[in-house]
Amino acid sequence: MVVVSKPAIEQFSNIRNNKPASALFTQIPLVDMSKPDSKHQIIKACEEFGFFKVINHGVPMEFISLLESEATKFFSLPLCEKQKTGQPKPYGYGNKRIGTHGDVGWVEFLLLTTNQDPNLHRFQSFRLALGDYMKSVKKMACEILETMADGLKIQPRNALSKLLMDEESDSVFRVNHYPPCPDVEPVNANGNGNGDVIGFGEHTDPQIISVLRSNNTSGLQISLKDGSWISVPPDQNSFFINVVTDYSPQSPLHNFPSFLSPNSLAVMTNGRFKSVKHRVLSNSVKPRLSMIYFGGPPLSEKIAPLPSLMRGDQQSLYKEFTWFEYKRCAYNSRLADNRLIHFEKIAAS
Ligand SMILES: O=C(O)CCC(=O)C(=O)O
Ligand SMILES: [Fe+2]
Repeated sequence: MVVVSKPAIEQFSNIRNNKPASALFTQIPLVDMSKPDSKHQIIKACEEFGFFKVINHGVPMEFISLLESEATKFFSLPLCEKQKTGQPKPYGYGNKRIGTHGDVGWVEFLLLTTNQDPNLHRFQSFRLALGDYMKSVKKMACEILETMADGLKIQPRNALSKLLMDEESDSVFRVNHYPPCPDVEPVNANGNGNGDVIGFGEHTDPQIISVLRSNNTSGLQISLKDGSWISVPPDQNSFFINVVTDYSPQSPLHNFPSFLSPNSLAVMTNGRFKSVKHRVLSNSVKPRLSMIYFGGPPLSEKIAPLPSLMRGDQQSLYKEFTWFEYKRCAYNSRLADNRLIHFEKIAAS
């Protein structure tokens, strides 16, 4: 449980002035992995949002329910037990503080590497449930990346998924628990209410692909291109995928020989594509539990604009860097920071 006294709640950001949702918004794109045209559904979803919901995903419900119940059991333990998984530096148990640069949220979490994690040796049943779940979710993530490669005509079709399958893949798993937050009163039409409390502040995910599953409690929001925020209706039977946004039908991504993270994609397209900003608002009544697999490339993978995407005498906006260098920089920044700024040539000069 997140333990905070009533006055201390004031240290959490409250959101009062939400830009109203875009009038154009209808619903989160849906991809049915059992349909032959799923590749078109994925490409369309990427063109629109870089964020979509997946059904018929092939991950057994028993793996999902078991991991959810193990995670719930873990978070209901006394604080000192949870802290035995180690401090989040970056892997381990964290409470309210996200990162080391002042971000706080109404959340507690467990951050793990997807390789054997020594931190969980005291929690054997949790660890076993995690193993089954992760194997199945990774398989689905690879299938999505391969289907996406088909849709984008990327050859070979495992050009993206092989980065996740690599033994050195730097993939991460995160379980977030947002206890009900007392005193949340969203601002109503008369301007009353103290505003929503931030569970997890706005940010973009750095890895290649994020695969999120949550219980049936709302809270997740994504930012549209016009800067407005929309709420993602929860669905405990489906997965939500965050890949990359802003593909255009004539996008040079159709010629991508390889693929890196959403943020790195901004580099590879020389600033043309960005990843989806999202955040979580806390709920006053129900706890939210989310489990996210972040598929990442090996640490030594180089991230640089692709020569095939440079037009004429266009210069690269970025210096070349490795995934390791980017991650080091990400851990030294705040959630909402532009983590690429250190690699921009203009910022560096
Ligand atoms: O808890 C959620 O629903 C999303 C959390 C998130 O965006 C993250 O852990 O990167
Ligand atoms: Fe995220």
